[in-house]
Amino acid sequence: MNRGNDDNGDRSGDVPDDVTEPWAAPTVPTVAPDGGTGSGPDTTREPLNAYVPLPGSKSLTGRELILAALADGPGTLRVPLHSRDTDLMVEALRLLGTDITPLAGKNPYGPDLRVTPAEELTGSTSIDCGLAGTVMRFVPAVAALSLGPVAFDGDPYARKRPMRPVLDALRALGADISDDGRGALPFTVHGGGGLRGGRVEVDASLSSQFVSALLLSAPRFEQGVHVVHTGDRLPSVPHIEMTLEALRARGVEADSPATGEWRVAPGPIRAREITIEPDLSNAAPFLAAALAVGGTVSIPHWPADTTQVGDQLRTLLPEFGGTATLEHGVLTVTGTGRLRGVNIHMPDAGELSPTLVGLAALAAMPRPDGTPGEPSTITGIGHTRHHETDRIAALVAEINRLGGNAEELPDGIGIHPAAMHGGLWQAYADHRIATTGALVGLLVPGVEIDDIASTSKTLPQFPELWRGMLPDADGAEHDGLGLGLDIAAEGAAHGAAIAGTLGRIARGFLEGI
Ligand SMILES: O=C(O)C1=C[C@@H](OP(=O)(O)O)[C@@H](O)[C@H](O)C1
Ligand SMILES: C=C(OP(=O)(O)O)C(=O)O
Repeated sequence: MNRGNDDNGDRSGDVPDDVTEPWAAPTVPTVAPDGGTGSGPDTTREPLNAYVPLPGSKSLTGRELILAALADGPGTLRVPLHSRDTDLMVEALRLLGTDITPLAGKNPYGPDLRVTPAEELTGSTSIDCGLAGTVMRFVPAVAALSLGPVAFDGDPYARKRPMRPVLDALRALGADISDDGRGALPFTVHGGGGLRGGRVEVDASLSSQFVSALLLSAPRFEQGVHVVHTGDRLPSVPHIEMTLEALRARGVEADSPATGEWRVAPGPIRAREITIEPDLSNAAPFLAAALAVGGTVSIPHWPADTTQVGDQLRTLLPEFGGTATLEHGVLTVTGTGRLRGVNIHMPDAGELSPTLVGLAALAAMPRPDGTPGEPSTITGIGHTRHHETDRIAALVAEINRLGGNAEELPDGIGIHPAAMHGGLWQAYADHRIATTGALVGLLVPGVEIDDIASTSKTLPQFPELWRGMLPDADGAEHDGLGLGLDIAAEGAAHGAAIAGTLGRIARGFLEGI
């Protein structure tokens, strides 16, 4: 894994030093009528027929952990996500005095969590943010409510992610923070046992998380908060709506009185038991696979009503061809393997963009009949340059390394018709760049991902789930998870063939809810 790299911006093509084994992305074999093989997106392949139960949402788990830690009594998170980001969030809140206890349950992806708030939040500790935006942006406001210094740091690349707007806003609300003028990790929040709160301006054009950070802890500020965004654009707005909704569901007065303004009243945060929805953004590469290969991929427990931006996949994916149908809580995407080029502007859903860029690169490949592929542009994603890596630079570099023709636009990526070939795909420690490489590898033989373990940030089971989604040529069962659950008939009941590991997960997952 390259989580320890000083700078994950190396796009030279060399394998970083501390990477052990590149991961060979599985390719779905072609079944050309003449027995030959082709590599274009139109080549006939054995269609997918997969049923993929996914673990909980990173964004919901992170928010609910914080709200539970600040609540007026003990509460429970059912089927929360267990991944690097959420483990870091749990650990951060524990270090501030919260009791978080695993509960035995049937969730195959990990225990439920009982959260008992601290009588008084304690400081005098050090918090590791890893590469998690949610931890580095959301926890400092909680630390400001504690007593004592709380030092924050993270992965080397985490130090490059922007923090200044949220640190300055917290200062304006009364927090004492020392960062030696860096406006980035590492910094120390000198908790004074509370915050004044009130009206504050913040430029959130680089990340919506600056706003969510101020809103989440605000019921515990003396005056609550009134946040006014001053920038000329605002990405990932649905994530701010998710924050408001999570607050309201706990009895907090939280609203948006005008565009770019949000208010949270001071008052108790009600303790509750909450079932976390599956991570719809993590569904993106799996659902996209149905379009690229052909066939169907279904995700169970898709909520009818949700604040997750991943729900936009239902309209975004069909732009490449194919359909998306939500019936009885199961989202099914069906494709033919014939991909169309797209022009998509998606400032709200930047975290979905790597998958869509991957699909666009496949749509740009020449067809087996010799006709050229189709061009695409994906824009409105300039802020993704500040995600786990500079996603625009990374995606362009990796597509081009494999022979594709992608270009950086000021606010997105343009993809021109070109064939792609196998080779190393660098993940830059970014889970979504890694899964995009896996998507490309479905059709392009010989793609190797340098750091598939980076998917542990939000989906540690990615490699097993991915293999389990694919037609299993030798009939062998994949058994990467060791969950010890019975082989399921669940997928069969849904009419989908599911491999062994997925079957076990499906059964445990459905029984566990
Ligand atoms: O609040 C959240 O949980 C998130 C907000 C978004 O961040 P940006 O506004 O920085 O895009 C999103 O991309 C990220 O994956 C999660
Ligand atoms: C941008 C992302 O993460 P983070 O919460 O670290 O910002 C992401 O998961 O796509």
